[in-house]
Amino acid sequence: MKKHIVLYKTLSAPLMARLQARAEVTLIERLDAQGLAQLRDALPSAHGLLGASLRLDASLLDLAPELQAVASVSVGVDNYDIDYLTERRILLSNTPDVLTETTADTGFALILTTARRVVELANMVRAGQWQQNIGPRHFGSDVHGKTLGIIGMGRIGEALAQRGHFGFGMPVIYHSHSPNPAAEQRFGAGYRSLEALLREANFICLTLPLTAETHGLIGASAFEQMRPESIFINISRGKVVDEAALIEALRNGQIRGAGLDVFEQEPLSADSPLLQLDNVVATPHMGSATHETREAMACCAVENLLAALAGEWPENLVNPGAWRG
Ligand SMILES: NC(=O)C1=CN([C@@H]2O[C@H](COP(=O)(O)OP(=O)(O)OC[C@H]3O[C@@H](n4cnc5c(N)ncnc54)[C@H](OP(=O)(O)O)[C@@H]3O)[C@@H](O)[C@H]2O)C=CC1
Ligand SMILES: O=CC(=O)O
Repeated sequence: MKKHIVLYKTLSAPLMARLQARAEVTLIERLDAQGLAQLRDALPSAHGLLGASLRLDASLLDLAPELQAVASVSVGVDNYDIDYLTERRILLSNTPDVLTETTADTGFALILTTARRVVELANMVRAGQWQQNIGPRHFGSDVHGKTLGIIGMGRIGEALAQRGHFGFGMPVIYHSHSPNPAAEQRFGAGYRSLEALLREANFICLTLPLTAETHGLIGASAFEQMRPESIFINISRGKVVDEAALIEALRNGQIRGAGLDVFEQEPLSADSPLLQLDNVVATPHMGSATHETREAMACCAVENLLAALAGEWPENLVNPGAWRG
């Protein structure tokens, strides 16, 4: 009997065909109220799930007694109750590596855009307010040669360090769970305590996962330690930061600006105070959002899911404790 896969993400035709050759597939196109109701209806017979941006906790998982595998189309797995999945022996997989370079590109785009005030000045031109040569009031800050501080020296952190070191001649400092000798050798990166990094870096970039340990890691006391000319970049998860403290730090000049791809609540509300601030560049959680990378992520997730449902160890297994082998 064919397995039943429930998708809550639309796939390209070739990937859809690959799944349909192996399984019965239910597609839920949108996770609106109607889509969630369809999902609830489909879960009782689901063996596999594939998608992203849905909080999958016990309340939904309990509707799926046959579930064997969940393939997330993301590297971050903060949306999943991993302990419960493991207890139920449901294999969770993710999509690391294929999105690393693109996400680092987004991080660097935010560094450049925020430091050089690109959005603010482009909006000024568009509004017909460029009537004479700009002066110091509109100047930004240099990026090249400034100190790049990376919090979370994993895959994306390293790709950001590569851009800063080789492309922009930036001294790189980092904080992570433990020193990363490869990054130290390749980029001359220097390990720092979190506090030392906050005090020293010109650009402070978050590239760590959201976990119980990192939830609210960057709050009022962290912003107090940053230099007034520093620029804060978040491409990890919004909840790693106390957003109210960030807004306060931006308003009172404790830091110069922020480039943010992720927020406490997503989508970001149009009336967020962040959007009132000229020194904020806000993007819609687009770190990995290119045609090529999103297709590579979907392909990776499909292969993970098919392997798991075939009783094989998926390449990107997140919870090895769930393996029955
Ligand atoms: N904006 C976007 O669209 C995207 C956002 N992301 C986010 O980026 C995150 C990182 O991805 P990726 O680089 O692939 O992940 P990695 O696991 O390769 O890197 C994360 C790094 O952070 C370190 N780390 C974790 N917790 C702490 C902590 N409490 N203190 C210090 N260091 C810590 C890890 O150390 P150790 O391994 O020792 O635990 C690791 O070196 C994802 O989890 C996701 O949330 C990813 C892709 C796109
Ligand atoms: O935020 C995106 C991810 O892949 O994680």
